Amino acid sequence: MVAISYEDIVKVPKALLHDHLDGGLRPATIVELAAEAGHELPTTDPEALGRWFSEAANSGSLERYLETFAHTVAVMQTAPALRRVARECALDLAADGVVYAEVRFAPEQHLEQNLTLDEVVDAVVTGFREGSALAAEAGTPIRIGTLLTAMRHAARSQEIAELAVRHRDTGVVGFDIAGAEAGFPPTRHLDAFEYLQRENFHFTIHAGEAFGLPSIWQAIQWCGADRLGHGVRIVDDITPGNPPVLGRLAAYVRDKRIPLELCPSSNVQTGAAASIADHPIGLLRDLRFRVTVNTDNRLMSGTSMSREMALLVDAFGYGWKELQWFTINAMKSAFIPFDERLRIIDEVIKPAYAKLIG
Ligand SMILES: O=c1[nH]cnc2c1ncn2[C@@H]1O[C@H](CO)[C@@H](O)[C@H]1O
Ligand SMILES: [Zn+2]
Repeated sequence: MVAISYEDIVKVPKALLHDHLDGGLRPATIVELAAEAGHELPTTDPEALGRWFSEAANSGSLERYLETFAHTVAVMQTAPALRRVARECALDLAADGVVYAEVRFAPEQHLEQNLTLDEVVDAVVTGFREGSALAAEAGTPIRIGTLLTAMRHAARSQEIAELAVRHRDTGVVGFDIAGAEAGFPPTRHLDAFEYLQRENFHFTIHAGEAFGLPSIWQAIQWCGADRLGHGVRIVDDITPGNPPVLGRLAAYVRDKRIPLELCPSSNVQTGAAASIADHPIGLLRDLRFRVTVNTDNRLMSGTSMSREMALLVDAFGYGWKELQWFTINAMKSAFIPFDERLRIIDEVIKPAYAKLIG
């Protein structure tokens, strides 16, 4: 079998469900926006700044990893800055061969210069629209859906859930909670999740990253999450062996085909996995959980969708078949309407991989 190269992976269509807008800025853009905003950075050399982010985020702790976001959030406080960051995000993902992406961010973190929550969302959605139009002109079409995140340590989830529903017909396709996991269980935000269910809206929950099974159990059985952000700690409910034995929660997650938004490099940086080769994605794929591959924060991990896939190819020997499986899993789990998901699978993803798989 011919080895799959990174350049080949860039060319195939990919789908991305878990990517943070404030975790994916271009270092050069941060430098420019920080100069305008009067925000002090660790360094103003873009290359050194990129290195600073990945080194600072490489801490083995989610809490310390999250501290690095102070520098990205600080430069995303005006409508033009938000719009630019979103536009560049769309272009960068499209250039990497991503044909469908759900990108998330927390509107409540972008109010320091007196924007309203609705203005923040409008600016980001406009940026995605502009970036997608430019990408289509460049011959790399991409569809982007926005997810609105509420910060789990804060108390604005109901407000953010209502904001998401208000913008559901203009680009927002779902809701999420993020931030430090330990000490902030998803049930703190139960009102928001129950509201979203009554609105027939979609949501994912960061769970099972820095904290284990109780967080996953609450996210699914109390809050009704459609998907799990990370969810990697579901392996704690699987007893190794031949065959491995699934506990009741792991069995439920697999039986119900609950999508796992796995983020290999991010997990290595926050200490959720020892290395890519040791990442539970290998086991979870073998057991045929609904596994998807994601970037989480491209800046903090110095990564891209193609790079995450290339790392998995190296560590687990995956071929085009597996990469297509991850991609279709993601597309099946997307928050856009069923007929639109199907169209991307049938007209974009399958024909491209068919040429490679034969
Ligand atoms: O992997 C993660 N786990 C938990 N929270 C995260 C992760 N990545 C980013 N954020 C948090 O989500 C906010 C909105 O995008 C970011 O500002 C960061 O605080
Ligand atoms: Zn995340």
